[in-house]
Amino acid sequence: MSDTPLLKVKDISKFYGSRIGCRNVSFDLWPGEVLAIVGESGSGKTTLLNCISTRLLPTTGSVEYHMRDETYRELFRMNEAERRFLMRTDWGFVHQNPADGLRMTVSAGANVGERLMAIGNRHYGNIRATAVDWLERVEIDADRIDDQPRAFSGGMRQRLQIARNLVTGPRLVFMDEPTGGLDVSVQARLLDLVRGLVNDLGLSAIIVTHDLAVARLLSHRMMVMKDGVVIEHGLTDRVLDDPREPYTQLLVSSILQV
Ligand SMILES: Nc1ncnc2c1ncn2[C@@H]1O[C@H](COP(=O)(O)OP(=O)(O)OP(=O)(O)O)[C@@H](O)[C@H]1O
Repeated sequence: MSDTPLLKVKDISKFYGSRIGCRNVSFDLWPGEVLAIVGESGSGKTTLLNCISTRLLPTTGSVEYHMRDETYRELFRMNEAERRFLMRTDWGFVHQNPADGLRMTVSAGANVGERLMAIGNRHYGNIRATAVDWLERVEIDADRIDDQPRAFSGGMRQRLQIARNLVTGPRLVFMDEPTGGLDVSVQARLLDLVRGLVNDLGLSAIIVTHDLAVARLLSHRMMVMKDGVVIEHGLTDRVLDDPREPYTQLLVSSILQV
């Protein structure tokens, strides 16, 4: 891993009126690192993810991003066009519900190909060949390329959403409960696939999950949230094998007893 953080998150807070979404969250994310944000429903995971990925404006705090030209930019000081460009070229966002991240009424090939066109690719033959390659990488048969995602199973849709996000070679991917709502066997296959791709591509990722098994399998580091605050933060194996906070101990033991 490099000695320059990809992302420097400082004191992010988000209030919805008087209600706390998340409060005073700070951390660095390193190139090639996968960070899991865990906690029960309502603990502030999605609020934090949406703030960091600039989908939501935090009440206070800053996020600095290490650009490809080696400079740091504060994300909330960028204009809308710059942020959109970053999202298209350097970032991916995998939604829990594939319908939020796909265009359901255009073909699988177009779902992958249009991201390439958005970054300036114009050669139809190359775009189609890259789309076929990516469908195969996410274990979708190439002969489904002209089918629309609404004809796909939940697991296939999620794999297509991942292909659409990764085809442009992002450096950072945000994932919000990427395996939520899928059958256990489908989840296991998807997790294997995500783990392989993240490793192969050397991606950095921030993954929100309420499932500690997902955090264990995918992440190097994890943050445990409760009532909008990060109450424990450390290497994933350390946090899960030797949780320091009583609340984390409770979370871990409740999983073990299942
Ligand atoms: N748009 C909103 N308006 C008002 N309060 C909100 C809004 N979005 C979230 N909240 C509140 O902020 C807190 C954190 O919610 P958030 O959705 O971030 O938690 P979460 O851990 O992602 O939960 P879940 O796993 O259920 O999605 C909760 O108290 C929630 O009610």
